[in-house]
Amino acid sequence: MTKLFSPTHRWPTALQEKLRSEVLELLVCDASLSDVLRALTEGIAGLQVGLSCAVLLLDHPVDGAPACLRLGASANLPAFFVSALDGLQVANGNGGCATAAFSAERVIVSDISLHPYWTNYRELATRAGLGACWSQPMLAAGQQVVGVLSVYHRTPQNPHELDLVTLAQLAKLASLAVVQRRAAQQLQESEARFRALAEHTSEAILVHQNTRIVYVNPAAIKLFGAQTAQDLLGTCTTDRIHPDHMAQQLKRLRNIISHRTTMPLVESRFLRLDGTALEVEVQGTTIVFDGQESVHVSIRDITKRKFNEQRLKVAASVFGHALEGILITTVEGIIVEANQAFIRITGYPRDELLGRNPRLLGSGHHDKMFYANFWQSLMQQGQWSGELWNRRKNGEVYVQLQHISAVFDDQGKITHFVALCSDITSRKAQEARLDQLAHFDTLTGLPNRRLKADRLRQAMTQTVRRGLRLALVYIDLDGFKAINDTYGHAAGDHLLVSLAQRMKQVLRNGDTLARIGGDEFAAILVDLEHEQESNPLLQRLLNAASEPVSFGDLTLQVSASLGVTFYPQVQDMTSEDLLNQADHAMYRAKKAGKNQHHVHGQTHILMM
Ligand SMILES: Nc1nc2c(ncn2[C@@H]2O[C@H](COP(=O)(O)OP(=O)(O)OP(=O)(O)O)[C@@H](O)[C@H]2O)c(=O)[nH]1
Repeated sequence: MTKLFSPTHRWPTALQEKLRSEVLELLVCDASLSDVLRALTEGIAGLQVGLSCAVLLLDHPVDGAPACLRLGASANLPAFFVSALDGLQVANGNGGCATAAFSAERVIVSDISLHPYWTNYRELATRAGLGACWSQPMLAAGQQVVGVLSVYHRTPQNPHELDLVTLAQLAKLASLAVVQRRAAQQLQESEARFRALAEHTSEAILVHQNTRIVYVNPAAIKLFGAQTAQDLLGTCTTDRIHPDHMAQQLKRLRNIISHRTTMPLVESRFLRLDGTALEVEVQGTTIVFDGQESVHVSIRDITKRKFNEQRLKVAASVFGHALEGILITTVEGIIVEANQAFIRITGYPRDELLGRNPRLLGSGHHDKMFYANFWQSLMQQGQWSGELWNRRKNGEVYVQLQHISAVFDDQGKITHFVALCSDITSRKAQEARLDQLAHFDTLTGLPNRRLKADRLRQAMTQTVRRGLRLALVYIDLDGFKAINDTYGHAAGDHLLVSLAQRMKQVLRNGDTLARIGGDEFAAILVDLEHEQESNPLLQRLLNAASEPVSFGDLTLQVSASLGVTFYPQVQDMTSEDLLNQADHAMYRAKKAGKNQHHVHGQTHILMM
């Protein structure tokens, strides 16, 4: 036993130096980890005759299984022994290597045949012809075990003190190789991940290094309107910044670089290659790219969003300031928005409109048929225009001119309706006033000459359709001028108004009395079975015209001469022809002594 612990030989220094420089050179040359470890184990095995070597790497299985050792490289060991080493579970006493990995301490087994750690592997060691095993843990920074370097001797023996130093140094070299290669691999993997992410993201990414662009992803190529990455690579990053935002962006870049920090997302304006402006959201952060400090810039195109925001602003301003009322409903007819003008027109505050149905404004003026047509037009043509009678909150009924348009979604389905409306109540009243002026006599309120002509034409058509007859009566007051001359114009006016009312009262519903000028009137007597049926009416007209009328203390009295003609006649007649005939007949009545009627075509004059 004693002789085992008195080693007499140590590994040659020259060989050790040669081995160290070989390994370092491999590391510098970026050789693979397995090549470096192979060179190391073979070099160690060559330090002394009968020496074998293995580097085992610590493995933490991802499935949570216990840590084990995996073969990194071996030299001068039989295959069956090597395969037994591979997968060795890290545990105290489970062979020298596993115990060194477990304890992070060197384990010297001078005699495998006697040592308790080798109980389970003794037979294996005997078959492999191994007598001693010295295991040195490979430690990374922070004393973390990354593997074990083991040397084996054919005969049992103790290490020389200096060999232990060498063993520790070589284990350090091995751990350096493992750590460095793993770091490089991790860097490669993370760079590959970054590239994959950058290549596939829809966000534009550029990498800025010393004022230049050194990387652009496909989204950035597209964003800047480039054909290929080459159009952008090597160009100045500032060429892509809009002059208005240059100061902002340069400040941010300086901050990122000098403070190695991330600048938060900010809205900015960049430039495409063709010089057009790009509204963007941009964020920058420091990264190491190709080994150099760089700035990673991610850019999102918000041109469309800004444009839409602008459009929304304009739309909101139009909505708010429009003189026309605007109402927006869902397709189900629920009010979702109403502008100030609509609120003003209806008198309903906004919160009393939202969520309600426009039915709330109904006046009852329109029938079911109206609304059926309204909805049919809206659903089939996507719009409806017309006049709508609604009721304000204060109960007042008003007319609004309304145009409703449907709003469609991308699938062509109606989602909303937008109604534009203007209160045309005063316009309607104005129209009515104009209509009154155009068609009615201002003094008596009777239809005027123009309206009489319309009514006569309508009555002529209806008379023919019904197979009946009508009488047109031309009425001219007798001696009216004298009233004016004697009692004044006001008395004449009063008489005209009074006689107009009386004559109207003696006619039937459906008959028309019109003032056709001065003291001249016309009556249209419709639906006569035969001409004689008009006689009582003519008499009533004569009576009405000749009744006295009081005007203050005065009593005014005139009479009337009536010219009558009938329709239809044998010849075709226009309304003007009829009026001429009636006028002519009236003239005959005047000539015959006034206060009587004369029928056109009759030769005798009836005295009343
Ligand atoms: N007060 C008043 N007089 C009117 C108005 N329009 C016309 N006149 C007058 O009515 C008179 C009608 O004239 P005439 O029909 O010739 O007079 P007349 O006395 O009825 O004559 P005969 O028909 O032959 O009986 C004229 O003096 C007009 O100035 C009106 O609106 N008011």
